[in-house]
Amino acid sequence: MTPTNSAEQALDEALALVSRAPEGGAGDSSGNAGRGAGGGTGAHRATGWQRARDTATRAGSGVRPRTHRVPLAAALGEVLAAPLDALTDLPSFDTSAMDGWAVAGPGPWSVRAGGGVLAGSERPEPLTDGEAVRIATGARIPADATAVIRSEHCREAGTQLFADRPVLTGQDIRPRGQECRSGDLLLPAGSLVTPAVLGLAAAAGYDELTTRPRPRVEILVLGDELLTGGLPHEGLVRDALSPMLGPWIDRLGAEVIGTRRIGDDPAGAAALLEAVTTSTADVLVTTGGTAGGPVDHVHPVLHRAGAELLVDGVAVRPGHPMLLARIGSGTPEEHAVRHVVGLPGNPLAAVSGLLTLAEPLLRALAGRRRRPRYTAPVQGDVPGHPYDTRLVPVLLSDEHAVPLRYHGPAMLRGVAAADALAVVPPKGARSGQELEILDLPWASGGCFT
Ligand SMILES: Nc1nc2c(c(=O)[nH]1)N[C@H]1C(S)=C(S)[C@@H](COP(=O)(O)OP(=O)(O)OC[C@H]3O[C@@H](n4cnc5c(N)ncnc54)[C@H](O)[C@@H]3O)O[C@H]1N2
Ligand code: MOO
Repeated sequence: MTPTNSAEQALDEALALVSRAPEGGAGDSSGNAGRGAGGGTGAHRATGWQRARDTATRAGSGVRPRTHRVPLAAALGEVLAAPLDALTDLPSFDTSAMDGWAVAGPGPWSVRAGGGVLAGSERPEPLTDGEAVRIATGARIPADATAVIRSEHCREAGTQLFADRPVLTGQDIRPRGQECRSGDLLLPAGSLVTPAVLGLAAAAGYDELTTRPRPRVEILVLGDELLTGGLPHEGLVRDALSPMLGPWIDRLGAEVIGTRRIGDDPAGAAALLEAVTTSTADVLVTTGGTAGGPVDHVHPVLHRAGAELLVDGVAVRPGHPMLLARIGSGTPEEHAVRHVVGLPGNPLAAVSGLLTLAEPLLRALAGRRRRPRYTAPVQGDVPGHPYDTRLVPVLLSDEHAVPLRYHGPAMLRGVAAADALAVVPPKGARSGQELEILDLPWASGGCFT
């Protein structure tokens, strides 16, 4: 089979998984698309793709935020839980903006004997009218100085200093408090701690910041057929999700506290039940076992755990059996509220679940704002699913989103080469049509983790 044929076959596989029109008619990418998830039984309706994302955001926003106080470096990528108020004036003293001379009054000036004023050196003696002292960028301005003259704009002759051009009062002096006064609001609570924020916080006198901790995530990889090393053989396949999900979820701004493998046997189901009921994580991400197969025990375990299914199947390809559940109410009598994101086992379907449910949930739990949506025109016609949204790996050029081959649900070859996934509405897109783009966290920048 040629590569093109095999890629097309994968598309057919994804599109053929719809057996009939959804109850209540065709859906769209922004709303109520519906079909039976979990094998097309029609037992319940899938949530529209955009609605599923909104539900995940609301689920995260509804959890009472925790806060902690951490050293600056540990705050990177977290969100400020308190406003960043200046602890000092900035600059905290009148500062020379240039290497040159601090002068008092009109020139020429008599040069002060001895060394100049350096950054960090002791408070300099006040200048008397007509006096000049050599000064470095960042050094304290002597009292009664009226200007700083850059070294390239003046010349020394004996003990006298002459300016080459007119000198304006206050030139090249950064006055104390120019950037902020002590107590000024520098950034509001809710701001993302970026490298620039760390720099500003340090300049403003902070050693620690009060932030919202990263949501804690435990990953549970289900499946007896998974190998941790070597070549696939005898019906066994390499576990592609354990190596991928930890670093990916890390890039989404969460703290991954562990990745565990869980078998398909009753002991595995018991281990899964124990994890969803007792884990210290804020979010459990499971992989596999979401569909209706004989050993797919995610649904039964969630039922046993008394979980509330917030999303149970999404009108998206690949990945439609994905789910989101909540355990616990977060009331003081109950244990803390915990969410479960059930990702389908097919690897690209798991990616789809990450972007559809895990990303908005973790973003909201971390208190991070959603990035503004953006679109790009797609290169070439893109086939659509009749009722469901499709997520298609794309490369971004200056002009276009270019769809990649090898985007079948079981394939990672396309997404591994991609910059982003394009959101293709039901029935497809024409060449040049603007499609929403979901950046992959490493391609977009902006992720300080
Ligand atoms: N009768 C139906 N069967 C299936 C339907 C359906 O609608 N009716 N949906 C299909 C879709 S779509 C998906 S996606 C999968 C979801 O299945 P599960 O979430 O239950 O996952 P598994 O059955 O455990 O595995 C599916 C597939 O993925 C491979 N897999 C699982 N984990 C990994 C891993 N860590 N690394 C690599 N590959 C993995 C697994 O071997 C299977 O090939 O259900 C369809 N079935
Ligand atoms: O085919 Mo399934 O859509 O989720 O991978």
